[in-house]
Amino acid sequence: MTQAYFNVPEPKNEPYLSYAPGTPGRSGLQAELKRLSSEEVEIPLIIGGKEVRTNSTKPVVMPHNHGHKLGTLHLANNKEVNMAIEAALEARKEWAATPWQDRVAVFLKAADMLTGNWRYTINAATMLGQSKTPQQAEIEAVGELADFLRFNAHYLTGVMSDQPYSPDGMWNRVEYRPLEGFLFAVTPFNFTAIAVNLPTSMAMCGNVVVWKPATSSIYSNFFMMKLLQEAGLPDGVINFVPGSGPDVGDPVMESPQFAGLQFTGSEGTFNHLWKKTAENLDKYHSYPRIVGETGGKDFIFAHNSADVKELAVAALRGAYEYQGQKCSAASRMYVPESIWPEFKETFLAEVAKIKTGDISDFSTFMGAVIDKKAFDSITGYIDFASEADDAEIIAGGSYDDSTGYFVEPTVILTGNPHFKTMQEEIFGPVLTIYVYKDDDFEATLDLCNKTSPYGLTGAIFAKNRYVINQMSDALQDAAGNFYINDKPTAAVVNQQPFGGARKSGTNDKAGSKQNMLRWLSARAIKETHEPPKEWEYPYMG
Ligand SMILES: NC(=O)c1ccc[n+]([C@@H]2O[C@H](COP(=O)([O-])OP(=O)(O)OC[C@H]3O[C@@H](n4cnc5c(N)ncnc54)[C@H](O)[C@@H]3O)[C@@H](O)[C@H]2O)c1
Ligand SMILES: N[C@@H](CCC=O)C(=O)O
Repeated sequence: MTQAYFNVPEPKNEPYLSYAPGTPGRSGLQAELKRLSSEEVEIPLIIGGKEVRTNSTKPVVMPHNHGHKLGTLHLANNKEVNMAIEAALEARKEWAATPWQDRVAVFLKAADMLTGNWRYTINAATMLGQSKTPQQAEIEAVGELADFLRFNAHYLTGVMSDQPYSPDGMWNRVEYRPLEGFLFAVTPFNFTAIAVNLPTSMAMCGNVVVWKPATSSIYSNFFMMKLLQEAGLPDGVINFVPGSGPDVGDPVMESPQFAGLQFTGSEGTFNHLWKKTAENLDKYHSYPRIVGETGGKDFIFAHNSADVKELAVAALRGAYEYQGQKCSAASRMYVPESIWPEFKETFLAEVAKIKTGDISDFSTFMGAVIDKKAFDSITGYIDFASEADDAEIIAGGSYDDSTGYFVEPTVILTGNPHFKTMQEEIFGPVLTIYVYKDDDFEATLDLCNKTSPYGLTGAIFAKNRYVINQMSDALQDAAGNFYINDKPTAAVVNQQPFGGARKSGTNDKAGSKQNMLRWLSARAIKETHEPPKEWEYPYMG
């Protein structure tokens, strides 16, 4: 029983380790990479705190060396999904009644374990299983994830203390209850931080969760599930249920106790899950809350007052970090004719220096793309561009999946602003550039706004303040995360809350107070101190 109002420690963004030569961080991470690479793990489901094995398994491999097996994954089917729902509902009896400070304590401890003894393990697992460089793993699997855990605890404090006005004679209160039933977290492969944030943010609010991680990021996600258990997460609060999408999704969404979905992934999957919810609506005890963050066709738009060197660096990092597999990655670019020759020369010279390969070599800038399906899809776009009359590949364009799923950083130049690769999400290291006439600046802004169905991230580059305002206004609805003279990636928790509208999702901003509110159901309580003893109005006397 909590007998005081506890303050949650004031959070700060986790500083990143540089992994520079000669630092303890570098040798620690290298040793962990070696240790993990030399053994295979068995990855069971974790239901009600217990490991569950099934007859259906799948090898877990390194994307940059697909002959190297990291482990074996057990996959869920109908029976295990129903076990997970039952375990969650059983756990709800105690978890929902646990004081919120005690719930938060588990996740604050998890954040400290992650940035402490588990740091190299989670980073190394993200590098090996998702083919991230040390830098890309550190900023998200440790930095962003620790920030999510600590700042969500802080946001929850803010929610709980948000209380209504009480006039004389009464005490008004609002209680923030978890949702009735269980919640479903469906997570993408590309960010360990996102995969873990979705189930933990909901659990922190007192909810119980069935978590379906992506099988292609299972290696790091499994280690994080073990960390949460070691941090004291009670059995059944989060149930780890990997499997194929429909095998897990269908039975979950048929349960009358399904009370909400937090999804991050592609637009197609989210549309499917939303429609499933609508189909099953009559079965549910309540209206499920639906939050989904989906794809992007993120842009960089340059004005002729832009600094060319800054623009080239932003384009390179924005398009090619983590092989372009960020929902925020720059994948279409608008450059004015007057600066194009200088930009082209500067940019292509830098792109030519990018080293692609095994991420355990710390001089590598890009690893492999996640799997064969992604490789085939990305290279399909490259082949399409190389055969098209209205586009040409001006850098990269090669690919090779003999050892790992490697795709060179590729630049497509097109004279057609509606060329396929200017419009569709590719989710790989491919940037398409459209060069516009300086006099067509306003019309091209309009084109940028209307070219894609998404509205996730976008960046503008200009020095002229009036022009910056003009661009910001013209592109107001084109991005939920908008950058001025910076790349369109790498949002930081509590600094740039992340999410987009249009077909990019419900824009509930992961890692924010508004997101936490989606997983709580308010009960307003009015306590009257001297209830009336007569029923007539005064004027009736
Ligand atoms: N907006 C954001 O914040 C954000 C962040 C990261 C990734 N993304 C988007 O995610 C996509 C890439 O991730 P992905 O390839 O893992 O996406 P995906 O849609 O293929 O998969 C996402 C998750 O959905 C699951 N799934 C698929 N079908 C399902 C079904 N029928 N029922 C239940 N679950 C099902 C997958 O197994 C996976 O766990 C890109 O479109 C990217 O833009 C968006
Ligand atoms: N929050 C990340 C994007 C996550 C999507 O994949 C960024 O801002 O780059």
